[in-house]
Amino acid sequence: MSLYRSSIWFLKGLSEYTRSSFESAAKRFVEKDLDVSVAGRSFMITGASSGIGKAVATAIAKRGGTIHMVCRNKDKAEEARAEIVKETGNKEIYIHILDFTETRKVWEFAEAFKKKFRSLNVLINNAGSMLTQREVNTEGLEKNFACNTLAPYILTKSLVPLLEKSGDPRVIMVSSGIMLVKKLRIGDLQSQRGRFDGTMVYAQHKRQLVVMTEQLAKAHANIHFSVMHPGWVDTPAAEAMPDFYQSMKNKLRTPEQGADTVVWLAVSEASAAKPSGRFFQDRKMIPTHLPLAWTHSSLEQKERFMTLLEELAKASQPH
Ligand SMILES: NC(=O)c1ccc[n+]([C@@H]2O[C@H](COP(=O)([O-])OP(=O)(O)OC[C@H]3O[C@@H](n4cnc5c(N)ncnc54)[C@H](O)[C@@H]3O)[C@@H](O)[C@H]2O)c1
Repeated sequence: MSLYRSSIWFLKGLSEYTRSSFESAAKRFVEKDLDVSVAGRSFMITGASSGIGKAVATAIAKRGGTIHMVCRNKDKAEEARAEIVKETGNKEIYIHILDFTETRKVWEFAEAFKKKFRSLNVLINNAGSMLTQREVNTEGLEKNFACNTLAPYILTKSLVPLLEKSGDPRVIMVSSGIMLVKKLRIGDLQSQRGRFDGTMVYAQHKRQLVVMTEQLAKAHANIHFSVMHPGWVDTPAAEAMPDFYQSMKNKLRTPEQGADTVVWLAVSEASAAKPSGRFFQDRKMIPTHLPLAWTHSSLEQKERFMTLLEELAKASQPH
């Protein structure tokens, strides 16, 4: 079954995730959707110093938004900020330094942010990690899980009250099409069993983001949630997979093309009119399962997953 899923998924990727597929999808985009000013609105973007996150920050800064870049590396963040300011002329760009594998610090950051800033209109959980060796953090959590799944959960849950009191609040999760090869698996959230395969662990986390988004949308009806796949994009994350990068590098999307649907979800009126909790690719809602792939989970499993996340989040919450 997993060979079937992987083969179908790769063929799907060749026809839907490349630069040429973006260019053909873009023919149906409504240009004026992004012809908006977001002056006065604030956007938190994680992993904003490179790749898709930086392209998102630039596109939103161009439209006048206040940007909170949440980044791990101070030097890279400052360099990226300077480039964004130079390109857009927007100086309302703030840097926050945070490593998402440090679970307790994610709480501390979010709680401090809530006290300092009076509003946050849009949260974009973009940062993602694919460590190829299993490592654990001080809470005993596998580090990819801490960064890819638990950090977006904690950040979102902690910032819900701030989002709810801000106008037209939205949360966007950057997942990946590779999640289509995985069924939600809740019995081994820390990837302790069997051989550790970083790519498949990452794919599982991206599935978890899709389920989390769907469930958070139900729990918080005042906030508009979306989750998306950016396509195959030429970024440091893609370069970190040398075989994939070598064979695909001429077909990859630019970071701006990868960022397009995130920006559309973050700023357009058209996206806010779509139902909350859905999965998007190239500005379109798409199914979260491959045909005949047996990746569906029961509602009970999904709710159990959310309970487990809540327990893990609580266990690392500072008192
Ligand atoms: N590039 C692709 O083809 C592709 C495809 C599907 C999904 N994605 C997703 O897009 C998102 C952005 O990735 P990208 O392709 O722009 O690559 P990237 O490497 O440029 O961006 C990833 C960002 O996450 C940050 N990050 C990673 N670990 C972190 C940690 N522990 N703490 C804080 N920040 C951390 C990095 O510093 C970086 O800024 C990721 O979630 C990735 O999974 C990318």
